[in-house]
Amino acid sequence: MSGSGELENLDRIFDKLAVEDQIQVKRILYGTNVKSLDLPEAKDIAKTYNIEIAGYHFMGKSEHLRAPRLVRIGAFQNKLPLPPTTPITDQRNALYKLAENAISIAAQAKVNIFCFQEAWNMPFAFCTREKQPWCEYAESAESGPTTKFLQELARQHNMVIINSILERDEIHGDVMWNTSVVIDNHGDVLGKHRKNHIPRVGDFNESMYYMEGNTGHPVFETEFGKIAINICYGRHHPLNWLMFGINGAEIVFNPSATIGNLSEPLWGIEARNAAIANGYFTVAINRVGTEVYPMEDTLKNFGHFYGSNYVTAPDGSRTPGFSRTKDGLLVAEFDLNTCRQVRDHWGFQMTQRLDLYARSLQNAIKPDFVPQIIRK
Ligand SMILES: NC(=O)NCCC(=O)O
Repeated sequence: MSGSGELENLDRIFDKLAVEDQIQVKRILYGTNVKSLDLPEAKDIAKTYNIEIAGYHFMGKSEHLRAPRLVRIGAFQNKLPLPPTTPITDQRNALYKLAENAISIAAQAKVNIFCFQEAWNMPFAFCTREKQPWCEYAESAESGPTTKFLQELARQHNMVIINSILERDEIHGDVMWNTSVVIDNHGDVLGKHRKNHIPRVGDFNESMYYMEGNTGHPVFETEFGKIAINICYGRHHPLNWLMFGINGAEIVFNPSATIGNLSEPLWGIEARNAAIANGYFTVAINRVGTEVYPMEDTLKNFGHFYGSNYVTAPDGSRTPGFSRTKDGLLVAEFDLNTCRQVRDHWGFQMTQRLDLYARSLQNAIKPDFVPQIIRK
């Protein structure tokens, strides 16, 4: 347990087992081709910044005709450094300092693609359903302060950075979106994706802050591989994952903000299943900590954001989950050639019958649709 009374790490419970049991349990749960990756220099810096770090390597198979396409990703999870009600400029500056530290650790770890959690540059205040001051955090995806700040770091470290923010489109009526901006390793904005599915569950009723995304399922071709972003609640929608795969994604990031009482039993399943079903790598990233908001003369605690970042390969093997309570950078290295190798092995894409489902779905959306139930 941590000082907050929260379990520090779910997967480390297995370390309490006898060694021979641990080996069996980890083989069954994680698969056999994930090894830890030594990151000595990055570990030293991480320690000075009080940020946890863990590294993993997915072992790939060599091919006759294609050279390996190794890539290293960094998945950063963090708490708010200051209470949610801190004036915006101070909160943002503290978050920028934390981000700068995390990215410098990632650079030491030779990370090529770095991804933050959802709405990383602000308190997760959507659950308050108050507009002020939270909407003031919204900013332009292309030219807002957070994108500008990260463009410089991306250039400096030759790193692709995925920047998930509350976007304000000032040109089109100040409309807000929940957006991931992809900044390439030269510091240019390659594009953006707007969250497709808005949660309407419990306190996560975010529909009054931003609109359903209108960017489809873009895949961004970077120098380090073809990537896509499925933002938080979109992970509950298998067709959302499917479309990123159809558009050619090799890695799909899932920047999230979700709490234990709501979703923790689902967490280890959805991104993992998506990797298996769609033949790509998935990277699940979640916020950390407990954010307490003053509301109507009381304090509202929305629950514990449980971190637990993890990475899954197309064959279903995965890293252990990261800390439930601490700021941390999960680094994973893998060969993108694995995607095709697993597709060839299992044939899920070859057998998926998109034509059949396209016809069935065309019928299912008709107002006079009758479910295909055979009765006696
Ligand atoms: N931010 C967000 O979409 N949260 C919804 C909760 C969940 O999907 O677990």
